[in-house]
Amino acid sequence: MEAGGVGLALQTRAAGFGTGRRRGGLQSPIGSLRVADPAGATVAVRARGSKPVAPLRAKKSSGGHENLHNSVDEALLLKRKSEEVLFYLNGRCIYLVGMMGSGKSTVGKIMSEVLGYSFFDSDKLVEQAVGMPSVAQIFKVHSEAFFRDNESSVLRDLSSMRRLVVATGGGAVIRPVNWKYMKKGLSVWLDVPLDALARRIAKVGTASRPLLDQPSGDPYTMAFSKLSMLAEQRGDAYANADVRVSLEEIASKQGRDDVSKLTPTDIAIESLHKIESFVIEHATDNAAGDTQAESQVQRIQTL
Ligand SMILES: Nc1ncnc2c1ncn2[C@@H]1O[C@H](COP(=O)(O)OP(=O)(O)O)[C@@H](O)[C@H]1O
Ligand SMILES: O=C(O)C1=C[C@@H](OP(=O)(O)O)[C@@H](O)[C@H](O)C1
Ligand SMILES: [Mg+2]
Repeated sequence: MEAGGVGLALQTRAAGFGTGRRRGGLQSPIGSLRVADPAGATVAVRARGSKPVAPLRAKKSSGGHENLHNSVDEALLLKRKSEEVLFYLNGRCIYLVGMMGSGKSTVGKIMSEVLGYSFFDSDKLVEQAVGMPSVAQIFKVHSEAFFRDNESSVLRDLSSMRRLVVATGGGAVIRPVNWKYMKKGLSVWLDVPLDALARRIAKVGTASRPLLDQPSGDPYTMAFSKLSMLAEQRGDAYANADVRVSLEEIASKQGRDDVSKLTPTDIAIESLHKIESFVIEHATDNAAGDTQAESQVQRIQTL
């Protein structure tokens, strides 16, 4: 059973630039989205502003990856690709899915900034809706099922909106009803090898991810074994996404044998490429857009 609606005046961190249009706030069925001042724009290009590309800043995030872009070329590529994709998207929302640590929140912010979309992290919205400071606390005080009900409510409420990039929680894919909501937009699966996921998680710790939190043991080994179990349990759920972005594929295109050097911007660019190809390929189906999404959801429900 789903919990009630989010029902709060949601506040989200600003999608970083092209902000004039959005400063006044975006009215939505789930409240007024108040866009705060951009704090430390993470991408040094403008979505469609008139200014030239600003000098790149190597921004050290709390998560530890130091460079969002490798080069000016990369930043320009991101900007160009986003302008093309905006045209095809026509306001449709983007939902990022993938395992914990796959970069949904990090890549999602970059994509929202460059597209001039608003960014939402469904974990943060659940925290706000429940009135608790962390997902870990929600799991502890209530339960995983309670969290999942609220996660579904948040996704339901977001699904009636446009021009959003939503970073979902890693487990959102397991409930068929969530696909009903996500299929209103475009879903993108960030497919990251388990080894890379475990390395990232070991680096930042597991305190904020209750399903991975272990009282003792080597952080990499513990994370790897839990993630492997979850990946197996979740089976093909991620493959329901419209688009798959494989880090191994990106690395191989770049002639690298390891995904660890790929920046969030590399991944955002590839995501935009894949979204563009998907939308172009399905353009003729768009007239029957909702019907097509509904039949996909029915297929997911019967799996
Ligand atoms: N391309 C990347 N390379 C290295 N570390 C990354 C990359 N993308 C994200 N990270 C780091 O991995 C961790 C998990 O990223 P996050 O965006 O929170 O993932 P998710 O939302 O999918 O759980 C964070 O510490 C983040 O800084
Ligand atoms: O995979 C999961 O079941 C979960 C992923 C988390 O989000 P991230 O994927 O952003 O870490 C969060 O929703 C919760 O801890 C459960
Ligand atoms: Mg996240």
